[in-house]
Amino acid sequence: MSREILRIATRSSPLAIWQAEYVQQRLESLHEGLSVELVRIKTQGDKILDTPLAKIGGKGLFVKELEEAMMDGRADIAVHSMKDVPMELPPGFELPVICEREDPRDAFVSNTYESLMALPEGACVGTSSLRRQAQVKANRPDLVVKSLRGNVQTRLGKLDAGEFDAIILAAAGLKRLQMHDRIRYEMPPEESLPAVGQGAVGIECREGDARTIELLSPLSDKDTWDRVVAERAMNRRLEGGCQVPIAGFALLEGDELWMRALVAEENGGRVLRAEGRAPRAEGAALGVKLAEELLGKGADVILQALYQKH
Ligand SMILES: NCc1[nH]cc(CCC(=O)O)c1CC(=O)O
Repeated sequence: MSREILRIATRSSPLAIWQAEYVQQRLESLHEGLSVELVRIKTQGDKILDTPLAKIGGKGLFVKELEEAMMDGRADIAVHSMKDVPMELPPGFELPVICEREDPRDAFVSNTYESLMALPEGACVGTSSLRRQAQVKANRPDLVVKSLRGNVQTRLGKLDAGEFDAIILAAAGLKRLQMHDRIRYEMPPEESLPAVGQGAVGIECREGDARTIELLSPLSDKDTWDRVVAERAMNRRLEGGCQVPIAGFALLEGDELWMRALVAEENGGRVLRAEGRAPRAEGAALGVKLAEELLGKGADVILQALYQKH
């Protein structure tokens, strides 16, 4: 009997490979006789490292080339960090599964300083994300934020070379790559509200590919799904397509979702916040409601100004 084969399109960064191998191992242990192969793709987003992402087409860059591989049959699924998945998928694709979430928080990493608040006046913090930058500046207007791109190893290398006093990364990436020891502390959501979908891995496939969806379905985590649906509904309503200083973070308390959201000026001058609760089945409506509350507070003006600039 011939073995059934499923191919995973993945970016070639160590974190992307970790995520793809995680899905590969789970699928192979769940389905006897299934062989899962990795198809490594070097995306433009990984190749162009000297330009802020927002300027070269945003995070969609990481996803598009994996979709091309699925469309032309080189691969059957793509494994993504949910944080990098655009709010609208192109026609012909769906994202049926989100796996159990890793730590969603941002991590403060420094070889010298204990915390953001312990940094000396005028210290230099590295981050490529406008969301992190805005919250750093809101907490510490005196700090200098400098752009930092590249995969996790590259970013840590720049910190170690002395280019920054501290950097901020997703805790999930560091934990998955066995680099827990680099984390000085996990930043509480009050200090750095995480990005929509941060720490969660999603699996995309060709729309209506019933056999693939059947194979994937045991990997789905319902709690993570409900949280990320609420967060993404907020982002979609704000049309936070390209890289923008938007944060959205939902927690489950029993069967109730508690979600906090934020839109900020990139210099941290204004930080608009909204929060609310809803039954877990009504996460999408909660996300939209919080987005509209933020728009009512002036988020539309902040986002418009930003889109004109980038
Ligand atoms: N934007 C790149 C990216 N996409 C996902 C992660 C981390 C892992 C995750 O959020 O699941 C990272 C690195 C980072 O933000 O430090």
